[in-house]
Amino acid sequence: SSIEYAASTRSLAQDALIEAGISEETVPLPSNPNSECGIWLAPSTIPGAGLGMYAGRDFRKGDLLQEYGDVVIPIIDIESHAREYSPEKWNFLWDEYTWDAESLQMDHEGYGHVNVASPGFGAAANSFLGIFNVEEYSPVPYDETASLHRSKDPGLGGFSMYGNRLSVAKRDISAGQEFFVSYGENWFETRPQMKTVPLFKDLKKANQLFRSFRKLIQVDKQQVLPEDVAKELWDVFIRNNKFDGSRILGAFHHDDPDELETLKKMSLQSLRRLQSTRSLEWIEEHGTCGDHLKAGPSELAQAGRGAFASRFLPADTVVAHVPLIHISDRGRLNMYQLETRSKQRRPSRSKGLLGQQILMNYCYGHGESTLLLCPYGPMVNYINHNATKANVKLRWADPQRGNHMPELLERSIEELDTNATAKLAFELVALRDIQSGEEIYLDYGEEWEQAWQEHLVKWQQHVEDHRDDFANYTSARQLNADKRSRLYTEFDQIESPRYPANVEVKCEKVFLDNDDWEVFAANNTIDDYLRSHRDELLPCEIMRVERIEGQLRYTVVMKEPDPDDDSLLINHLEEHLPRQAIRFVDKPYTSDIFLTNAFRHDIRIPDEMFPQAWRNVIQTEQ
Ligand SMILES: C[S@@+](CC[C@H](N)C(=O)[O-])C[C@H]1O[C@@H](n2cnc3c(N)ncnc32)[C@H](O)[C@@H]1O
Repeated sequence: SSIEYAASTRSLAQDALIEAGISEETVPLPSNPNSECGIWLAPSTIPGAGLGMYAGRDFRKGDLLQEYGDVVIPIIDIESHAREYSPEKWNFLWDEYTWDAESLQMDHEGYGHVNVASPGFGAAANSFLGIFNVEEYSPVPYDETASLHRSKDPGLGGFSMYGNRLSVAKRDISAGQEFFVSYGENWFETRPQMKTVPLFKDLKKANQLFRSFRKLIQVDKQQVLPEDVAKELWDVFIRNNKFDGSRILGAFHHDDPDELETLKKMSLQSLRRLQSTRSLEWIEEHGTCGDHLKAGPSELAQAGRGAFASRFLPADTVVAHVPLIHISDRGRLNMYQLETRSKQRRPSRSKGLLGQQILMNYCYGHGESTLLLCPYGPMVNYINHNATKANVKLRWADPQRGNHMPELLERSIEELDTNATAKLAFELVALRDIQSGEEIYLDYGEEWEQAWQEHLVKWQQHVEDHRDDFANYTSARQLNADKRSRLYTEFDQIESPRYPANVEVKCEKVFLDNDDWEVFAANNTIDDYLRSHRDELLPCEIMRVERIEGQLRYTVVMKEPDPDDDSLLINHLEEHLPRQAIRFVDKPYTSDIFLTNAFRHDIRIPDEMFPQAWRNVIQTEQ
C-alpha cells in the first residue's frame, strides 16, 4: 500500500541520515504530501477514456473514500429554458456528466426534467461495470444550513443546497487499482460507440465462453489440440471475430496475443482487475493527488460549504487537478419566467428572464467571452472566494498529467464546441505553505468581488421591499431539520393548514413493502440504512400518528405512478413508519436557488491566462 511505500522510502532516507551520523529526530525529512495521498487522478487504464481515478492506498469493502462527499448541482428544465438552441446545435457536454434526478431525490425542483450534475468523484472516475468497485450514495439536502434564512442571509440561493454525495468501496480495493463507478447499463446502451463494451454480466459470460472453448480443444481425456491449432481456432472464433455489437466478445482484448495463455491461469475479471492496476510510482509520475482537499461548512457565514486542506501542503504543491467541461455560450444557462396560465408551467422567453441556472456559480469565465469552463473532480467545486486570504491560484494544467490539450487554447470557441469530451484542465497551486485544516481560498477576481458587493446592497433593498413574503417563508429544509416534533396528518391540515404552501410531503420509496428498516430502527441506525439504500421519493399523505414503544410512528398513503399508465397513481397504505420515511420537499421553482435576488456570477479566469482566441465579446458585460 502507499502507506507501506511511504514508510519504506522514509526509512531508507532515515537509514542514510543515521549512517551519516545525523540523528533522525533532529533532522525533519522534507514532507511529501503526495505520499499520504489516498485518491489520484491520472490517465485511465481504459484506452481512449481520458482521465481516471486510482487508489493510492488499500481500501476495505465499506470504507468511505472521502469523509464528506461532493457537491451536487441541479440543472433545471434546461431543455425548455434553452429551446432557442436547435437540437443539432445543442452540444451540451454536461449531458455526459449528469445523473437522473429522480433517483437522487431532486426531481421536485423543476416541472419538466431536472438533470443532476454530480461533478465530484463519480464524474472523474470511469465506469467498467464488470469490475466496478465504488458505489456512490445519494446526495443529501444540505440541512446544516437550516438556520440560514432568505430574510436575513444574502448568500442563500447562491450555492446548491445539495451535497455530501459519498463514495464507498464496494469491495476491497488495493493501492494502484483504478476506481470504477457504475454509470448504469443504460448509459452504455444509449451510446452507439459503446456497443461492444461489456456490461455487468458480460465478463462472466465471456469466461464461460472461454471455458467452453477449452472443452472444445480437449480432444479426449489425455489429449488437447496442439497449441498452434488451438491458437488458430481462438484467433478465428474470438480474436478476429467481427460479430458486430457483441458485448461478450467485446470483453476480450482482441489485440492481446497472450490473452489466451493468461486466461488459462485466471478469470477475465481477475485479469481486467490486474490490468486496471498501475504502480504507485507510475501514478505519482503521471497523476495528481485527488484528496488534498476535504469539504465542510465554510468559515464564511454566507458561502455555504468550503474546501479545506486535508494535510499540510507546502508552497507550490498542486493542490488539485481541475478538469473542465466547456459551455460555449453562457446564454444556455438562462432561465425564463414561467407561463402562469398553462398547466404545464413552461418557461417562456417573452415573459422575461428569471435568472440563471445555479451551475453558473460553479463555472469559470471571462468578461470578454461567452465561454464557461465548469470544473469537476473531487472537492474542487467547494473552493470559495477570498481576495485577501487566497492561498491557491489557477494555472493551466500540465498536459502530462491528465487530459489537458494546450492546442485548444488557440482554437476558436466554435472549434472547441465540436469536442465531444472534456479536454481542458486547470491546476490549483498553493501560493504559500497551507496548514492542515486551513480553508482553501481562491481569488475569484475583481469583477466577482464587485458583483458580490453590489449584490449585498441590492439584496438588502429587495428584502425590505418584500419584507412580509420573506419573513413568513419556511423551507422544506427547516421542516426536515426538526426531527422531533410530531408531524401533522391530512386531517389536522384540513382543520387548519399547518404546513406552508411552498412545501410538499413525500415519502421514501425504500419503505414501500420493505421491513428491512426495522432491524436498523432497533439499533437506532435508520439514517445509516437510508444513506446506502435511498431510492426516489413518492408523493405521500400522512393519515395517522401513533406512539409505539415510545416512538412516533406514521401511517401513510404513498402514491406510485402506475408503470402501465403514467397518468395514474397507485395508492399504497404503509403502517407504522418511522419519521425518517417522510421528507418535506420544496415545490418546483420555490427553493432558495430560484429567488430573483439570489446571487449569480461566474468565477473569473485571470486575464493573463485567458486566450485571445476565445475573446468573442467586444465590451465587458455589465
Ligand atoms: C464554486 S461555489 C463554492 C462552493 C459553495 N460555497 C458551496 O457550498 O457549494 C461558488 C459560490 O459559493 C459562494 N461563495 C464563494 N465565496 C464566497 C464569499 N467569499 N462570500 C460569499 N459567498 C461566497 C457564492 O454563492 C459563489 O457563487
